[in-house]
Amino acid sequence: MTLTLAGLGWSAHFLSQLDPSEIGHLRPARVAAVHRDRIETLTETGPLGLVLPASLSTADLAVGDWVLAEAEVPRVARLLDRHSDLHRRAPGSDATRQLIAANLDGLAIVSSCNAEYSTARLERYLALARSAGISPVVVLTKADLADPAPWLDEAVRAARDAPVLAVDARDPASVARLADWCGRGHTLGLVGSSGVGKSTLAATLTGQALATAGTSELKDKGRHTTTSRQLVPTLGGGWLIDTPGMRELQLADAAEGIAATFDDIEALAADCRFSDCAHEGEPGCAVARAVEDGTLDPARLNRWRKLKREDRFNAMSLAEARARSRAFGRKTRDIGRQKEERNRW
Ligand SMILES: Nc1nc2c(ncn2[C@@H]2O[C@H](COP(=O)(O)OP(=O)(O)OP(=O)(O)O)[C@@H](O)[C@H]2O)c(=O)[nH]1
Ligand SMILES: [Zn+2]
Repeated sequence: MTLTLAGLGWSAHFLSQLDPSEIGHLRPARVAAVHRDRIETLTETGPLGLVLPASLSTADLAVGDWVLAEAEVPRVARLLDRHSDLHRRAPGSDATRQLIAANLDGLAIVSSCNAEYSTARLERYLALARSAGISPVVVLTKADLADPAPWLDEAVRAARDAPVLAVDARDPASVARLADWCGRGHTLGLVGSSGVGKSTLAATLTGQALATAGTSELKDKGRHTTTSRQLVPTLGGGWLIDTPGMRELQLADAAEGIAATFDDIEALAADCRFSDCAHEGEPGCAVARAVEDGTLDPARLNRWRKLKREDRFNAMSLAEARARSRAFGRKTRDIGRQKEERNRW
């Protein structure tokens, strides 16, 4: 495989960050896998393993990132600014954001034409993509198993300006409609619930059976694994990012994306009499009026509220969460003392 910088996803955005003194001396490399103490990259001349300088930790980097590598020693000189970055709420009870992938151009939100489909989940992923500055495309798989029309209707309504495709993920001719999102130099990510067909879609797009690093390590147990590269070339000359954390994501700090995904409700809210209207029965509420006259589906309004609540909750920093729980502890202690005092009488 011959690689070019443009073919790897290099663009003016990255070139403009180079200092003239760095050209010729440092070489651009795209991160294909992040390990505990080193990274694997792809360069114009092929794969290149790099160690990190003391100023960078592997948590600062994600698959898809561009770095400048020193030519002499195989080491990262510096990380280039991203044009998009995908975060998720870290698993567990803390509320920290975790970088999942960098410099994605598109995010395929995968769902299937069956009971798995959920408009609420679709909206959550649309908000996530839009907050990250990544163009979403909705892919409804298993269109060969049922008439996709009802799912298409629902998804098109929720997608706003994002395209919606119904496909048979196993069929290259059907999946070819996704070609624009992973053509030369373009990088696509896949998200969706388990079993919707992400691996199938990835295999059709790349021409190779693809698994997340975790599962490929399991499958390859006993054999010597050479690589766990997560930036995978597509047949169309683009790239697919498939990392373990990528497949199912929780919102974190996605307020902008939620506003873009529910722009109809946001526009209504701007017409409410009170600028801080909570749309909970206040007089002059344009949102309530739209529900009453049938132009706004109350279920959509509820999904918007729920997503905003979830995002607010997830965006709460660990420190804030701790502070709140300390304050809550104080309050319950106070109530306990008051009760004790009352009981003394
Ligand atoms: N008929 C049909 N079957 C499909 C289609 N897409 C996926 N499948 C099947 O659905 C099953 C699940 O597909 P996977 O690709 O493993 O789903 P996944 O999203 O990767 O699931 P996880 O690995 O658990 O995240 C497999 O048996 C696929 O062959 C499709 O478009 N049509
Ligand atoms: Zn209102």
